[in-house]
Amino acid sequence: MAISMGKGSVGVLTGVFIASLAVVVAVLLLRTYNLPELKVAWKGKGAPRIELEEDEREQLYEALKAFPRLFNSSLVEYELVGEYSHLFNVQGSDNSLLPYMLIAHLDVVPATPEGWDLPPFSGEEKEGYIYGRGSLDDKNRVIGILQGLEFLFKRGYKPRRSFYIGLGHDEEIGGRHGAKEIVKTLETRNVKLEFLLDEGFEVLDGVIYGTKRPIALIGVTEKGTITLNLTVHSPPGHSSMPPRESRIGILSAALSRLEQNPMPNRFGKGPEGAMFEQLADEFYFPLNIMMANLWLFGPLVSRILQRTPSGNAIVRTTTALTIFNAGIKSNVIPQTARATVNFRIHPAETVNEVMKAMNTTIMDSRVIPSSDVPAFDPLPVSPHDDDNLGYQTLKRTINDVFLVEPVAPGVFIGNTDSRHYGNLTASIYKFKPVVVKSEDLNRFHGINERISKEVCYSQDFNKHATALQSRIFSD
Ligand SMILES: CCCCCCCC/C=C\CCCCCCCC(=O)N[C@@H](CCCCN)C(=O)O
Ligand SMILES: [Zn+2]
Ligand SMILES: [Zn+2]
Repeated sequence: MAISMGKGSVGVLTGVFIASLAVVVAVLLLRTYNLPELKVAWKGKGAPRIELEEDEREQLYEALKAFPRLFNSSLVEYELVGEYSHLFNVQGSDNSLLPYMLIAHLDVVPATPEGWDLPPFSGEEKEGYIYGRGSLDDKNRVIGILQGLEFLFKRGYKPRRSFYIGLGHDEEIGGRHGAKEIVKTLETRNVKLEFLLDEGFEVLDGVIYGTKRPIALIGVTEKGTITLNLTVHSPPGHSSMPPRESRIGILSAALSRLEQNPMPNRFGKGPEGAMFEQLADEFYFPLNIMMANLWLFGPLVSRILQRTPSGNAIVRTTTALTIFNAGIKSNVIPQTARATVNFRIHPAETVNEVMKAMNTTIMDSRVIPSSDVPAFDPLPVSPHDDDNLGYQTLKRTINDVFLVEPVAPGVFIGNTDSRHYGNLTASIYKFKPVVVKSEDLNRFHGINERISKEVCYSQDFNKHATALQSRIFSD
């Protein structure tokens, strides 16, 4: 394989993965932030470049103190971007190599305590799991990257290839002030990247129906998205004299048509077909035969996949009705009914095609579509051939750290900050270093989001990880 990455790239990814799984450390760090400690005089090279309020400065210094070697290293340049996002440049010894970049996000979606076994912002532990909003999405990766580097610097790490780290603060609302500003900053410096690593798929243990053992997927593209508001207006009135069709009725009928007429199953028209073919041997009989012969069994496989929400997300553009509002009083006919529909676009379709199909399905001029967030097409597919540096580095690191052999390229079903980085690199890879089981899928943005403290699913992992650390970090 014609890959020359030096020990550095594998080393830092491995460090990041191992540290990402070291949740105990994460919790200790979180607790450290909360201590009402004295202000420290920051003398590091990476002192923030923007003016901060006194309390913000103190909070930042607390965080910086948790990673003293990282922030004091002469190899690291650190700056705040877009007020709350963080950009690091770690200088390598060989300037002829294009830098790569690791990104993650600090923000989380909201959570109220109802239904949680432990409060969502407590970081408390139960039966070997740390509970908390962000523990899977995406604070594990933030802490993993920072702690991984701290760990490497402690061992005198000097990378050959330079790299950047970008920690955004508003990914969950589109990344306009975080990732986008980081990209602008890098563009003004004419930075181009060898590859980018962002959140994405995980090691999937029993998640894909019919598989014999855990499988890791690396996202090599990401579905597109449209978020539409659908509104029906007309003058309000007394409920004793209702119109033949109410705004609620009209809108509900339109929404029901959307739900009853999903976008077509496009299985095999995007990179997902190749993913299943590549994984064919990982399935039990007779699925293995079917996956290896999608030219014949493709239609049947696609029907099996669409039975589960996650499989359905792989085979088509999905239609999710997410918000519905109408009415203020039981005897007032409402003036407005309004709903929000979120489409996630399959790689074989575009924003325009989905909009056209949506209008045809609704077919009612009283339902007015509008949008207040930008729509975007699916991301281009990143190269993932045998001699691609980014993909193969990541694949080998997953093999080594998770002891998971099957690693395949996939279409990531969520949206992320990755989409802002398209001008810096064509090689965008999406992987989150955790193991998830089927029952964990609802924890993303759901209740009882948690991460395993054990960090492994076999005893051998610890031995292997320890051996790997001493091999990689001692030289
Ligand atoms: C046979 C198929 C197997 C598929 C297995 C799927 C496993 C996927 C595991 C987890 C996916 C959860 C989705 C996580 C998305 C994370 C990123 C995220 O939350 N992004 C937001 C961004 C919102 C931006 C503002 N509009 C999102 O996508 O909503
Ligand atoms: Zn996320
Ligand atoms: Zn998220």
